[in-house]
Amino acid sequence: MISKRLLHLPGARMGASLLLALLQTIGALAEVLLLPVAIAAVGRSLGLAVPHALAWVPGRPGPLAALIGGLILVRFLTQAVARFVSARLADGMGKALSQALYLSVFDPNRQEDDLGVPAQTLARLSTEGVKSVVSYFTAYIPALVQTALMLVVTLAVLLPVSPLAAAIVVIGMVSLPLASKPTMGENIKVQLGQLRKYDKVGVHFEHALRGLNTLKIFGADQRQADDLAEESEGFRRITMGVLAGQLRSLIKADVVIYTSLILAVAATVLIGQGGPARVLSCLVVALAGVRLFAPERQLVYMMHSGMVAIKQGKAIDDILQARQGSDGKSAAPGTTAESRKSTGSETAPDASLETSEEAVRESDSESASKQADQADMSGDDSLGISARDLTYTYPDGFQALTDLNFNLPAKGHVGLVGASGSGKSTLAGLLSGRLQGYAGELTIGGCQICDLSREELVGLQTVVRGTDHIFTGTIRSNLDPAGLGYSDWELLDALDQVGLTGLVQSKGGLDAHIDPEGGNLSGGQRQRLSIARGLLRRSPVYIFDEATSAVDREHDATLAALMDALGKESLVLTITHRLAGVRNADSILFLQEGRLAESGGFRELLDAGGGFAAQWKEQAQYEDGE
Ligand SMILES: Nc1ncnc2c1ncn2[C@@H]1O[C@H](COP(=O)(O)OP(=O)(O)OP(=O)(O)O)[C@@H](O)[C@H]1O
Repeated sequence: MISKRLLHLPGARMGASLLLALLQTIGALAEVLLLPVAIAAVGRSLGLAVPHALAWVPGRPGPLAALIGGLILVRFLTQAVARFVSARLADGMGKALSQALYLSVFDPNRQEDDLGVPAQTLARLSTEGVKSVVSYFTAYIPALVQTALMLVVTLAVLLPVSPLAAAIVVIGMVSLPLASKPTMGENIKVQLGQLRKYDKVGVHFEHALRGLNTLKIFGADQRQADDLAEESEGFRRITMGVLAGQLRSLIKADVVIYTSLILAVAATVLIGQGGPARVLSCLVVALAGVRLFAPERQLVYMMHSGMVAIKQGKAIDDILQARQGSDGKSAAPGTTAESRKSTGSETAPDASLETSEEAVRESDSESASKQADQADMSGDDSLGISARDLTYTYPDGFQALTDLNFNLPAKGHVGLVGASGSGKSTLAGLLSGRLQGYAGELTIGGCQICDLSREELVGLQTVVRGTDHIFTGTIRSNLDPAGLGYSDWELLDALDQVGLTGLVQSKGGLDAHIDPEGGNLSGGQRQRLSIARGLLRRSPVYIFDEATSAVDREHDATLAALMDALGKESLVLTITHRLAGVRNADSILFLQEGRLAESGGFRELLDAGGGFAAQWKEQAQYEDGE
């Protein structure tokens, strides 16, 4: 009935809910008292004998008017204050919950790209879910508490009129939840099933829409439409089931309410005072009884939505808890150049590093073709990225990286290559913090990556992936999504570096419109825009993960040269299938089945005649000059 977990949600105010219940109860009491007052007044005006229990109602017009006015005023005031409290609570809680949910998604400390729940579910929770939880506090809990308080009100109002009637009404109130209990579980199950179906249809619809082109090409769109129509029909049916369940509960409640009232009136007729006074007593019992049952009837109606609110609230809490779990990283090193430098001086090369340096020094064309278990490309004392026995296993048990050892310098252009599935993106995912839970060591600036918060990693690195999102808006808003206010000169310079000057001119400037998903750009232009966006950040480390996969040959050469130049200021890690893109890189890591198979300069690896050379040979026929 009352979930402890929901009480801890952002913006939840149990005190305000209880205040609402109290105000509503006082208002209901005033409203109920108006009935005997009006009945006594009308009875007297008709010359009827008023029951003893209503003797307290003043007979003189002045005090009677004051009493009626006072009760109306109390009713009006409690209603007004309750509305104000409810609006404040709803507003504050709605904002706090939505904000917490959105923060949990866009939180810079979040380590995973994966939201953990489908986007559709998140959208539902942040809209209807929040509304439902808010009404749990503004309507459900107050109605629940008021229902309990109404037992006291019932006794206060009916006991003087007819103790037996009061007892019957109280028994009716207590037994009302029992009457709807047998079907309540089933109703709640149906309502939760409806929520699940709602999500399922939403997710299916979204996926079908995204894949519409493919579906059309393969002539599968009609089948999808039929499937969706069937699912929607299932959703409609279950929604009708929910409504039918609510109706059934209300009917059961009404049976209990009206049976109780009939019995209470009958008891008043049989046991109460005789004569016209008995008629007036019955009127009080019947009319007041209906009003006394009203909050509980309302509660029965809200019972299902209350249970759904609890479910939604727990789902929201799960998301928020997951976010808290990703917070609280240990204090990480500063991301400034100074702090990185000082960290570097503290980390003296250890035995394995020396071994790796030796291995590289001794590497000749033959050794490079052998398993390159360790690679040191740092070249100087300043530290870039290092891996020691780095192993990564995906949650499904697949070991994607095995015992990687390498040292990369603080500056330079490093190519990360290898066949499809060799582990390149997995390594990039570990470096960016997107993937967690590696074994061994993976350090940046001498600090374990797993000890750095997402915010710190974001401060150190710029990751550009070929599949990066292009926002609906303008060229400017895509280059500066955070609204940092780069000058036109800076934006144009970044665009020039990726060869997009012509595009900007032809579109009409930096404020030219960009369609959803970059629909009015070519695939290569979208990728070059993403790279320009990355260049503007000027971070110490850049990871380009297949960032130029859709770029044409002419621009590919320009971008390869750009990466080389960028390597003079930062550590640039280029992950690519196309080996020509790292032809001039300072060094190359060649992965094979999750292991570092070879490492060294481009020419060195070619001369070694190993896996890298074989892959190059395969690709060379498509590349100029080879
Ligand atoms: N989420 C995952 N769960 C389990 N295995 C995964 C997961 N993601 C990738 N893998 C597996 O890990 C291995 C390495 O994948 P990864 O994406 O790192 O390769 P890659 O070298 O980047 O490939 P490509 O060049 O095709 O992008 C592959 O065998 C892949 O099937």
